[in-house]
Amino acid sequence: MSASSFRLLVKNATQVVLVCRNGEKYLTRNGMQTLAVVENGSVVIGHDGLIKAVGSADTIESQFKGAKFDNVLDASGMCVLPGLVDAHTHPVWAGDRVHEFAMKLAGATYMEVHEAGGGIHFTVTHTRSATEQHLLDGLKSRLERMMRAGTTLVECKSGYGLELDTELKMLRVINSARKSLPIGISATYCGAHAVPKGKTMEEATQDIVAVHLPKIKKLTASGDLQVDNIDVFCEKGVFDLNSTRCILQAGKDMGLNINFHGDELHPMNSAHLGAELGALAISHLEEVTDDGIAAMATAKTSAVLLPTTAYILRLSPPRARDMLDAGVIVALGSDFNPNAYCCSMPMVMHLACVMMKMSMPEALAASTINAAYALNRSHAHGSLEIGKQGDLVIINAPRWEHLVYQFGGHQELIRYVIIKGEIVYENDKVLNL
Ligand SMILES: N=CN[C@@H](CCC(=O)O)C(=O)O
Ligand SMILES: [Zn+2]
Repeated sequence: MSASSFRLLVKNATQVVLVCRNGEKYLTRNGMQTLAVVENGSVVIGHDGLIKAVGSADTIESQFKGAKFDNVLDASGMCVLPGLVDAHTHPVWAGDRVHEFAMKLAGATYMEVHEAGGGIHFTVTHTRSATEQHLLDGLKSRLERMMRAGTTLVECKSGYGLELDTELKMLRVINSARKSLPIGISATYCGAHAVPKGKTMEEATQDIVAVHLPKIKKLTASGDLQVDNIDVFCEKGVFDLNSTRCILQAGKDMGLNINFHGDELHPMNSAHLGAELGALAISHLEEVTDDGIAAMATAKTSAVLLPTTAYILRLSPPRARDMLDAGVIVALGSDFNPNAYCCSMPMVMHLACVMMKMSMPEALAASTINAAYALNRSHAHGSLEIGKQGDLVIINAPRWEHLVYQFGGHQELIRYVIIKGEIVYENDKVLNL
């Protein structure tokens, strides 16, 4: 080792949370209850940004004696966790919807706001008229905010255009952010987020399948765009099961991962459909049936649960415990969007524990390895194992659970966020407990 040099050594952390240690692509049931943790540990990240060693501080010290490191962080008294993965966000938009929060507090439901021309339609109007630069500036500041809250890989949807030009504008903006920010991005085409005004659901479906998707296929083949997933809002009054099937199948046929909104406000049989189509993920699932849960467990279709939605809309939260007990791969996402303005996965984990009765290890597994699985990235993200990307969150606390426990407190707790072994956020304002 003596001749070698490395990008980063993080040493002597009170705890290093690996999450898992045997190359698992996801965790379920008991596997989520006891996470792999090294007490008094260190991590080494190479110049390629990948983890070269992780384990006991003593072993790493002797193994790397004489090695050179560009950077050494002494994490005594601190905990190291994998970078958090946010499996569901809508971060590209213009227009302010703070007034709708007041309407909802006064009793309006999500669909009442939507049908009155607010909600997604309001954001569509503003996003269509916004410049690409304005959208990019907004996206970058939101992603930076997520990064400061510990997120190192995030799913980003289009879906506030609903017509080709604006959907492509949003996807280009996501692509630019991917090139200019260190945070990892999984891009989702969500042109079926609502039925655009002036079109029927059938016409919108036809437009997506015959016009949008072929254009996206062409732009991805030429390297002008990178799109990873396809999404549809499968909901009463939005896209029904048949239209959803038609759009998702067309996306799958061009190589996109299926990752869609289902069974949120009404039971739609979305879970069955997702299982049948081999979907990687279905989000929301507040209204999923027992059969739907069983179908998802068998198909290894992950459930991306979004506690912020139930919280802000005062819905019954998704039945996380039933899904976990049935062996569903449960992941978490912030659902950041103008309805649920939350950039913080630590807050999401806290809500998941209190509102959905998840344990803290379950919430962390759901925000790391399982969220990475939902994005088809768990080979490279979601745990601290040799060969995976060196993405870390270092908190100023002697036990990792403080990241979940101190709700609304991540600003004072997170000391460093590291992506590919580079410090992307450093906070010297952390407080002692
Ligand atoms: N449910 C559909 N889409 C978003 C909300 C989007 C919006 O209201 O702008 C969600 O996941 O919560
Ligand atoms: Zn959503």
